[in-house]
Amino acid sequence: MNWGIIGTGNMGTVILNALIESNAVDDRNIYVNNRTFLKAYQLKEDHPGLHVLQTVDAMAETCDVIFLCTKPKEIISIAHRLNGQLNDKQLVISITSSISVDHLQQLLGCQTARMIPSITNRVLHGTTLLTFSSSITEEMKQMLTQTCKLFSDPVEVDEQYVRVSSDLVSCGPAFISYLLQTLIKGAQEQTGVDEKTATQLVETMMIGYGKLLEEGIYDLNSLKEKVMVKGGITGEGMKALELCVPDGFNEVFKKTHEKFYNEQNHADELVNELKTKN
Ligand SMILES: NC(=O)c1ccc[n+]([C@@H]2O[C@H](COP(=O)([O-])OP(=O)(O)OC[C@H]3O[C@@H](n4cnc5c(N)ncnc54)[C@H](OP(=O)(O)O)[C@@H]3O)[C@@H](O)[C@H]2O)c1
Repeated sequence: MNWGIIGTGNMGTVILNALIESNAVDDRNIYVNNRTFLKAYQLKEDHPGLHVLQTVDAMAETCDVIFLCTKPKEIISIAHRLNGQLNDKQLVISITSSISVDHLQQLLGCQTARMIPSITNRVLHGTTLLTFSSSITEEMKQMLTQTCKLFSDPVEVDEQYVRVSSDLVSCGPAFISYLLQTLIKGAQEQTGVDEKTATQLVETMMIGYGKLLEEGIYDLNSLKEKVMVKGGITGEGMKALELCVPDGFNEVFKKTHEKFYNEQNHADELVNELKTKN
């Protein structure tokens, strides 16, 4: 089976590395295409067996499964370009929340799915969020799910909860990084501790924190309770956090959903425009 990745930016490269490093796919069975050809070609330094194709048309001719790893607007124009070149044995996968399987289905005559990755898949951990269209065969669905299992924890997600799930799985690492950087900045401002030391302490704490969860020694709540001994110092810090963090996160989900609905409307308009042109 030949696997294709169109768009070798952040996420295209994460998926490429996840497929190869989990031994899900041999690099000789992977074909990549990118707007800036050289960027795709440079991936051969790490994966010499990889094939780089010049056009998306060549990708359609060669690949059984194609991940569309560009920004939403380009996903639609590429899907439109691929229309008519794919058959019902091939699978095209969108990796972005605002391009639904329904959008792809309206543009393409092949099987379609959505797989939202997370940067954590780079180390063969974290979740992938899956949604399948009615056009996908049971065999293809199983094949994609089993492949995702080799580098992540695949979860099938309802359309209704796609955005919030992406916020947690895909945006989550960025949100956590911001919170930790704010923790470091607060420590610096209040005590004068130097940034390098504080960063090192926080990063090491996070690695241990992940392991505690991974090994099932604590869950989020029991871990918090264990550290926050009654009448202790952590509890005092927690009172300050409780004053500002909950409102902040309510605002986060309002903002991500606002942007999501705008992008979805824009995708609807683009798809309808392309359909009426045909
Ligand atoms: N970042 C995340 O953590 C994350 C998580 C889940 C999902 N996503 C989704 O993943 C998608 C990609 O995000 P990203 O962060 O990987 O973006 P990115 O780093 O900007 O990568 C996009 C890539 O697509 C290429 N491209 C653009 N138009 C193309 C075309 N017509 N044909 C071939 N290649 C083309 C770009 O080529 P150039 O080299 O010429 O710019 C670039 O390498 C987005 O839709 C995003 O919503 C992102």
